[in-house]
Amino acid sequence: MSFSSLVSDIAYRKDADRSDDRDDKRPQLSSGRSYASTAATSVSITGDIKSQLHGGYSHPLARSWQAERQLTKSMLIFPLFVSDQPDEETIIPALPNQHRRGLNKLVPYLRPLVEKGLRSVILFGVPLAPGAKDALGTSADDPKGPVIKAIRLLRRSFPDLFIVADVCLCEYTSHGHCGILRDDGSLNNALSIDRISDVAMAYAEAGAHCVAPSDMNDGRIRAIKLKLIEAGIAHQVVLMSYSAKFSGVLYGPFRDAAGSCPSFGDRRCYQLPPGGRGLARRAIVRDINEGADIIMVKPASQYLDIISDAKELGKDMPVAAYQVSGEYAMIHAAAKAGVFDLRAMAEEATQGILRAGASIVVSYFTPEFLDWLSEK
Ligand SMILES: NCc1[nH]cc(CCC(=O)O)c1CC(=O)O
Ligand SMILES: [Zn+2]
Ligand SMILES: [Zn+2]
Repeated sequence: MSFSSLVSDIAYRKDADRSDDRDDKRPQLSSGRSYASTAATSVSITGDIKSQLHGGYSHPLARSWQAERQLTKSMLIFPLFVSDQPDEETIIPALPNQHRRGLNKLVPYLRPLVEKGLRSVILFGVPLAPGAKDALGTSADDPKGPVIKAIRLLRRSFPDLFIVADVCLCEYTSHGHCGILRDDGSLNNALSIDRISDVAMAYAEAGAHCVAPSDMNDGRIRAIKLKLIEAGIAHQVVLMSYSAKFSGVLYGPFRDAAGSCPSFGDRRCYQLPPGGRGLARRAIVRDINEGADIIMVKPASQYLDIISDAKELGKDMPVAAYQVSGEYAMIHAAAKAGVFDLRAMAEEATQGILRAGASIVVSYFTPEFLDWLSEK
């Protein structure tokens, strides 16, 4: 490249860069030069056309076109912790801006969010009453328990809100594990899936649009689907499987919020090992074959390859990603420490999750996104 063509090339790029400041105009060409004359006189484009990429994303709208999927309000599912204390409204210290709420606080809190476009929530029950926990997680499907009452209340109060019920026993068992245990402390798979499918049925019959088992017991998707079919409601309930749910340290704030920390041991014998990509693929295929309607990957940002695998293996079904409590808390902590802007990071993380293949995002940032998406 000659010196003069180099200078001209740089001058042209400066012009293009300046267009960043203006949303709706083409690059300013009134400086005495036009693109045509620049190109004709000094920029060699022969054999080099495909190397010119900047033009394709010079405008903010063109930049947005580079993404296969843009976040919309309908992609978001907002997690809610529903306590059995009707008037409770307690901030969860490890989860900035998130509260544990009783039934009486739920509708007033959600009304403005629904007005802003909230489409879906996922419910987690938090039994705090003394004696509410036992070895079988009996209170999980208590008709007077917080989840079943919340499902009925929200269906009545917000007819267009899509209600997902997380299905697990760990919030309700005295030992804090996600199923029924043998004497040696390991999970009894057969008893666990029988119990968990009963709980899923109770939530579905109470009116949940979607049941989402997060326990990771083998065979729970089939067990739930069969009971839904038997009860004649399989055609009106979405079965979302936490198929690829990894063990690790990112659920800590959630366990504080839900009081579901195991009293002994950990969940590594049923949640997936963080390096287990092949195992995750097998779990995804297994759950698709057992009748899952939506595949979920959890956590999200540390497992983008798994989201991409899920989209490939389940290419004809929606893939959900759960940006979990630890991811959310980390973004808040880093923003507070001045590492980055909270909104910018929340948006970048979500773009990564969508780019990997998800079209549904479970996120504690949902209330903020409802505002941010309204501004655009
Ligand atoms: N099985 C319960 C459950 N459902 C969703 C989460 C985690 C959600 C989060 O961290 O935000 C957990 C916690 C766990 O498995 O320990
Ligand atoms: Zn659990
Ligand atoms: Zn174990």
